Amino acid sequence: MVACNSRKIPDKWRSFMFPACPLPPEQQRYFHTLSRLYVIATVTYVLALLPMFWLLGNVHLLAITLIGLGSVLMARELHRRGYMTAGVSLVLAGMTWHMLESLDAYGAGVGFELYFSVILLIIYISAMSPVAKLGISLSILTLTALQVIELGDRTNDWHHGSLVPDLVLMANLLLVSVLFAVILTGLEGVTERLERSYRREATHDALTGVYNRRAVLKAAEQMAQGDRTFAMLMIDIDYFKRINDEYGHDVGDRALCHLSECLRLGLREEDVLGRYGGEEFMVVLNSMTLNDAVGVAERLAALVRENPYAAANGLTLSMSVSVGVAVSSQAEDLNGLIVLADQRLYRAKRTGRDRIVAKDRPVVSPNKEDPLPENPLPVRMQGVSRFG
Ligand SMILES: Nc1nc2c(ncn2[C@@H]2O[C@H](COP(=O)(O)OP(=O)(O)OP(=O)(O)O)[C@@H](O)[C@H]2O)c(=O)[nH]1
Repeated sequence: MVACNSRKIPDKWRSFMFPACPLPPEQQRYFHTLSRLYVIATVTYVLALLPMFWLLGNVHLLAITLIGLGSVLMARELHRRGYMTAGVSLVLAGMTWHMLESLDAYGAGVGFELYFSVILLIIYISAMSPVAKLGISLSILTLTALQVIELGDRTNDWHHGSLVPDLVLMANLLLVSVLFAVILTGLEGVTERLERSYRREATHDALTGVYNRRAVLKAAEQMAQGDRTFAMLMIDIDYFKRINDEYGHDVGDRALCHLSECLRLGLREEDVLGRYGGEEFMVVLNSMTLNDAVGVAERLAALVRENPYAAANGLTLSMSVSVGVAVSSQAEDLNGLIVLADQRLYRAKRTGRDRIVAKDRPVVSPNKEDPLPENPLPVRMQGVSRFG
């Protein structure tokens, strides 16, 4: 478990060390990028740096590289558990130390100073405050500059007349380029993924995955701009409250998902299905006559009826739907069409449920109360988009 509720650490340190859980989207971006970077850094250490320092015969640097590897692995673990700041601080400290020690051992000019650019990139994609980013970058820049200045002539002996420094320089250039490429492609991929998920969240219902009310209405509005007749189906589950009351909300939720899946299976690719309200769905069908729309409604109702929801522990829940059907030629505008389809749905409910209503006939309820009004066609309301 992520220890975001730890009580032993003072609040100001806790908020520094432990990010809120679960991770907010803006932190997920650098979490995903950095966690990929940790993997690449680990592979780099094992495949490139360890053999390089081994071959160059510096046991001290070999030890430092092993410690660097350990810090990357530990930082990754911290990061994975949600300790973002601690993870990134550890990896920055490890990389800086590694760079300074390598400079000390091999001098400037063989590429270890290039690690500074990777460190800088990590600092700037992290979720630290701008002031912290500036402060840490300036500190590491100062340390690097001091180290390079302090090296003086020591580097020259080692570099002189040997191919090895050139090889080390090339290896370092390669490593830094790979790390840069990984970070940048990672960032791009994450941004794209986040954008896709935000777009999906804005248009889809979180529970059932079908379009939400806004999106299905938008699709209907677009159809209303065209000159073809389109149909609207208002679908409502019968006696759904009983499922919730008898088996609980969770079972109700899963039954809703099952039902939306049945509806989806009965529709074509170009048909639009959305969750209009709690247990009410709207379907819009382009280029559709009333008769054909009734056929679709019958198919959907049969699919729901014939595919009961198989809940856990052998429980099977039969469901049925009532449907109101209307086509755009029967109303003056979109809101009128919605009202019409809704009134027909209401009529389907009042006349017994598990049925489809596509006509307007005065209906009297079984107890003779509340006769439904004759539909004044075409129906029109305020704030409407009129049919073309
Ligand atoms: N589990 C679950 N239930 C929901 C959700 N949205 C709405 N409901 C429930 O759907 C039920 C709708 O109840 P009613 O409006 O009385 O309709 P009904 O029981 O289906 O009866 P009729 O529509 O008249 O056949 C209520 O119990 C709501 O709590 C949801 O997202 N999940």
